Amino acid sequence: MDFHLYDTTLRDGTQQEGLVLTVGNKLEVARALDTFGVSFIEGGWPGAIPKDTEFFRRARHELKLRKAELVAFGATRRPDLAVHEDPQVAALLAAETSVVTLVAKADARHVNLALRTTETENLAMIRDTVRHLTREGRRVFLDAEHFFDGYRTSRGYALRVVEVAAEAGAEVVVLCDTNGGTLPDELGDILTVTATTGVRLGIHCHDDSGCAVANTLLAVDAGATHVQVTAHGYGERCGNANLFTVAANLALKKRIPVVSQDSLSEMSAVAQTIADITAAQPVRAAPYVGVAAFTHKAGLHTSAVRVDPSLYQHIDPEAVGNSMRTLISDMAGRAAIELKAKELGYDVASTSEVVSRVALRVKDMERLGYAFETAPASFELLLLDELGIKRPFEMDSWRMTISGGRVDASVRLEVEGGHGLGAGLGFTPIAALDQALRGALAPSHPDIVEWRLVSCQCWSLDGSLGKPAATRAVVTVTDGQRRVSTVGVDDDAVTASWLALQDAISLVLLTREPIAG
Ligand SMILES: CC(=O)SCCNC(=O)CCNC(=O)[C@H](O)C(C)(C)COP(=O)(O)OP(=O)(O)OC[C@H]1O[C@@H](n2cnc3c(N)ncnc32)[C@H](O)[C@@H]1OP(=O)(O)O
Ligand SMILES: CC(=O)C(=O)O
Repeated sequence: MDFHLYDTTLRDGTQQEGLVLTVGNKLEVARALDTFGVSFIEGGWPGAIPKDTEFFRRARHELKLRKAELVAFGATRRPDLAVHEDPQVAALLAAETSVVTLVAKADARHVNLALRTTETENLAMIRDTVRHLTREGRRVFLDAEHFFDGYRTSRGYALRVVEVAAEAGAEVVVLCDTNGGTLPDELGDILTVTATTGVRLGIHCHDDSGCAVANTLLAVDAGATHVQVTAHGYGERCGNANLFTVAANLALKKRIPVVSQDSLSEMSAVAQTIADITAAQPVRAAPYVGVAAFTHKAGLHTSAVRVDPSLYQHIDPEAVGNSMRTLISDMAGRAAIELKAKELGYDVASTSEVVSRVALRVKDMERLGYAFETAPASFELLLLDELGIKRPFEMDSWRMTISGGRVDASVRLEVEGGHGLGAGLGFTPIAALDQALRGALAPSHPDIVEWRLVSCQCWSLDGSLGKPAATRAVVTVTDGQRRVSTVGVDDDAVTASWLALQDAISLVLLTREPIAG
């Protein structure tokens, strides 16, 4: 029996607060999901949401899926309405998908309070709708909404819903933990009993108790062969079981090949593509695909990872298209300095004195308020300083005046073979100083006038009694090719930003050409 990796990003995922997709966005997400290799893509609820009706209309012409089947989602017929008269059931057929997923109540309390009908009529709604759609040639999956809550309060009725759906022709009955409150031990027990019905079971978990992925995996252990998930775990309230976590756990840990090895090795890129389309900030610490998933900060960890990455990593990051990173901070020891230097292209393994000095300087500077992990280029500059690489300029003097909301700045530098003078005018001190500095360097580096100050962010640090708080500034600069971020600290916010800016420009100048030696 083929295992179903069923994605509902475009339906349940879009129930997440703040996730608003255009039809074009939905088509793009569908393409990315298909490239990744999911078995089914639930596209939305045609007939209920005009955008989704439009999505299925456009999908017919614009979506050429390689592997996945597109699925239309909707509810069973309304109570006391003949199935062929229900316009929403008609809209499901009009979507022209080969598969339809129906949502139906599996909890008697919901039948009474939310549907306001009888338990018998609810079973008839399920039976009629499944039969109607299968007679029209559709494969039908049935989402048994609130199955676990229903099982707790009225086990016989919840199981009856499963049986009636299967008898009517539903290919899979998907047990839904709609409120997301079920814990793994209970879910496992309930699934084991439900599996005795002999019906093909699926699982659909929400993350309200933080167990959506664990519950999904447990359901698979108990016999479910269809898992419903969403990219990045998007979904209403706390979200759904995360597609990427579930797919990697099934493929790498449980050896169920839900996607190919090649697809898995593209997974981090697919996750980024989908995050770019939805414009929802990806979670840095997301398992497998997060930027931080294989990032090491503590010195002891980095030292072990240098010997063998598997000592502090549960898998090889390349298996999911991710990579290992090292962070520099006051928690770094010599191993971290060496590893980070290597990441940046410097082999300092044979210069242990340099490594020790850098490690000590980092710890000391972090005590003063520097934060190297937010500004990797400051670390690189520190490394170059300790390797004896001369900076491209030294600051002789600088001046700044503010009048009428405008800032005038001038700088005088020592550069190789003489002095550099520059003046700048801006609405902020850092903008004026940036212009003045680049003006002073322009005679020896003509393209510097094209560089851009991307951002300057300041944080107020703890003040001690009677002393105002110092400022940490992180400045990002680009020369059009790459962006570098550096950090500066001073009692005065302008000086902190200005020190960071000088470092950023120095580093770009120093590293544009390979550094001799
Ligand atoms: C657990 C899930 O995530 S299921 C998916 C939920 N997704 C959505 O609700 C998004 C799309 N929904 C919609 O656009 C609208 O709610 C519609 C078009 C479906 C219905 O809109 P309206 O007719 O205005 O009804 P309204 O939203 O106020 O209430 C839902 C109705 O559906 C009924 N209903 C709820 N579940 C079911 C079901 N499984 N089968 C049939 N009817 C149902 C409710 O009893 C209620 O009926 P009522 O109008 O007689 O009170
Ligand atoms: C069907 C569905 O989305 C749920 O029960 O959570």
